[in-house]
Amino acid sequence: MSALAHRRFLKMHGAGNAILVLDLRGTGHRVAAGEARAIAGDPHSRFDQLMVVHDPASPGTDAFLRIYNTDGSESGACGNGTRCVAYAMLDDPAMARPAESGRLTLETRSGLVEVKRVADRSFTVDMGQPRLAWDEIPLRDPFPDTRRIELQIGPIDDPILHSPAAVSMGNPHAIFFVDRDPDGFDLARIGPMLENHPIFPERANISVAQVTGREAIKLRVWERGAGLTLACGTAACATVVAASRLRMIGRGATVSLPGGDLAIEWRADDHVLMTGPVFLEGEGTLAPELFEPAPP
Ligand SMILES: N[C@@H](CCC[C@H](N)C(=O)O)C(=O)O
Repeated sequence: MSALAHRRFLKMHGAGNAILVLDLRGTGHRVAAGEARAIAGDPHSRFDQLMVVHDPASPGTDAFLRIYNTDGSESGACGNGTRCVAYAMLDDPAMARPAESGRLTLETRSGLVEVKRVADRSFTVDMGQPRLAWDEIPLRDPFPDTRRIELQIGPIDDPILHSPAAVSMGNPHAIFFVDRDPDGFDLARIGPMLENHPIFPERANISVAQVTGREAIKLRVWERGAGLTLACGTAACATVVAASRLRMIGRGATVSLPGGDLAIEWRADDHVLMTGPVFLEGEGTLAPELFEPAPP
């Protein structure tokens, strides 16, 4: 039986983004893509992202995180999930460690993120620096300016969406700015086509954004490997960076997603800060039958 059977998880959400937190410190076990898919497929442990907490890999860090989408793929970043992990590591009695400072340094395969508690159930994450060069996002073609890349969907002379900005926040994002309500776009239909467009060699998270004020953006996101979600923290960060580069806003905005609001600031030192809530819905244990070999 897998080392995961009967393992305890926390069921949380960050602004509606469904997150499972699984503590595998001290086990040496690494979740396989098929295991992640099985966990996501069980209604009892359904998630948008599975955040697996591992022993630290670098000195000075508190944990190494592996981040799984529902299709079993891994991401280098997840803003909402990172806040949930911080809550779990600071407050959950079974996971908690004595960190009076309310601060954590977490490592993912994309780098380090610093998390700071700002209220009982609210955290600010320093998501690091955006990557803006075409080969860092990555894009297939060498676009010298990633504020608007050549990509459109729909009829050639009357596209539904066109010319997105491209940004990496440790994971790839394309943001289509529109001048009407993002709810009016059929993202469930368009999203998969754009996510898998050959211009994105590692696929991409797809956002439709409307700037509604000098410091306000309405956003909907089709997530790579997870589909439509109620919120995506890295998409909110990428959108503020893109809108700022296009002079649509200043350096910060409240980003309103279907599941709630996130406050984003692109600091003068190039770091992007994301502040938002966490919610603990409950806990569970992974069902052993998810990991048993299928009968012959
Ligand atoms: N929901 C997340 C982003 C999750 C990862 C994404 N689907 C990817 O594969 O890049 C967030 O809050 O940032």
